[in-house]
Amino acid sequence: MTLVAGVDSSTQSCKVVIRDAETGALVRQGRAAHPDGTEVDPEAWWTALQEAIAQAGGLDDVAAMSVGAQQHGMVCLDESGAVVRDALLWNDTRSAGAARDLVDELGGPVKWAEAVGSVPVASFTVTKLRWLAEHEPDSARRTARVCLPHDWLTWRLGGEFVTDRGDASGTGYWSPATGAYRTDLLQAAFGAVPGLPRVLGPHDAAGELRSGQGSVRLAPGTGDNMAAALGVGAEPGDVVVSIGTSGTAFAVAESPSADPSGAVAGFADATGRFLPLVATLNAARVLGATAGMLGVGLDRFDELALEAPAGSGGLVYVPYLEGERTPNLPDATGSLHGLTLKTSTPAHLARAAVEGLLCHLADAFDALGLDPARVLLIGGGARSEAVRRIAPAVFGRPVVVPEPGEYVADGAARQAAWLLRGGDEPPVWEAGGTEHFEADATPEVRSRYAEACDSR
Ligand SMILES: Nc1ncnc2c1ncn2[C@@H]1O[C@H](COP(=O)(O)OP(=O)(O)O)[C@@H](O)[C@H]1O
Ligand SMILES: O=C(CO)[C@@H](O)[C@H](O)COP(=O)(O)O
Repeated sequence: MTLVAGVDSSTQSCKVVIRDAETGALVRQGRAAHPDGTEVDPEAWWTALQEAIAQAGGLDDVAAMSVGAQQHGMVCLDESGAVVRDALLWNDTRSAGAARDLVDELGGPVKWAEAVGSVPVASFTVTKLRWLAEHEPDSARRTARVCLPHDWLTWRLGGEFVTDRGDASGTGYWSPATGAYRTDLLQAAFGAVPGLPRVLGPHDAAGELRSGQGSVRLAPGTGDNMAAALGVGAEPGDVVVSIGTSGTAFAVAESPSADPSGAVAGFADATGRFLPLVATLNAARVLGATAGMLGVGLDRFDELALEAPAGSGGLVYVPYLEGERTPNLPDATGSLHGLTLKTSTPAHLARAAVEGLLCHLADAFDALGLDPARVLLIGGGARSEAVRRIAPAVFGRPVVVPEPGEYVADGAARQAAWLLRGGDEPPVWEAGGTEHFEADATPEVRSRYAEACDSR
């Protein structure tokens, strides 16, 4: 049996899956936690990766490997390849002012959407580089190369400084439409053009693992959402809603997009196509935070949420606990509306948190402007029974929940299998089971949520 390894180095943890390259069957897996915070020493990703690989039984019998990772994070390297400062992650909002300045300087959001398919907000790497140039000029001067989390891990593993279309499309200085870097935008934002990773095609080789762990070929890797699309087998006509640390709603598209409103990021995918995507800063952690407030575990939280009536008796929870990216409100905070004696119960609060999160994600879904054949719900938050059962009511349409799994790591593994097999399309792996959820639509929940957002 030929084995492939897929990695998901995401915000909160690192996961590794080892799969049969031919059938996709799961052979073994491992995981390790990442430190908290929105700036992280990349060495922590490396340590967690080694731990997750060891837990997955090592790579001695693995033929190829690929790294999927959180998008956008700014990793600056000096001339010797040492990290200049902690990486600023996608959910670090300190560069919100820099984003506004960059949009103005280029002549407005339309210009950015035309140039790189997206209007930069604080998540995008280009805004973090502007922040660095303005606030830490010494670090900026020492920056000889810049890359993203998956690029850095691939480089540490194999020594080649490379990236892929998917992750490059989240920098703000690479155009999915032309497939080329816009170094003019980088120069204007940062005042210099550091070395950038070479952009590989979807199944190009990215070298070989250089440690003494056998001969393992490296695939290009990609951003976590692009890997999830590959892992879950998303096709044109599907919308995937992922409830991880971030919330995302995305679709596979045949042509590039350019939304001047900034809601939809016009990313590239990991197959040579495109991945219009709406991202939120607040997602699964809203559930964990609310369970924490209530002093209960996630299972009890689900039970509580399902005890309260649809609409939570009028209690509305706006879940901007970490500021927000879509809508672009980096300094926003969460809020509760409609609190009465009757709604002051743990069950009402739990349900309001689930409904608030789902309304927020339904807004993201709507922004894509699609009427998909299937809505697939994935990510850690989709393991919540309350989320699965309430989602079709809030979305006003059935949802499909693939069996719980590590779809980002799976997508990376599939890319590694593609590298081995070659060809124009990724290998076909048998899809796992799915559960279908339906419920009566609750449009009044959406409208009360919209009113609460407007009155903030
Ligand atoms: N049963 C559950 N109910 C609610 N949230 C859950 C459940 N299981 C996992 N989570 C949450 O999902 C998140 C992790 O999801 P994941 O998709 O792995 O995120 P990421 O890839 O960003 O690390 C964590 O915040 C975790 O608390
Ligand atoms: O910024 C985005 C997408 O544009 C996020 O989706 C990050 O890629 C982080 O992903 P998770 O850790 O939530 O999976």
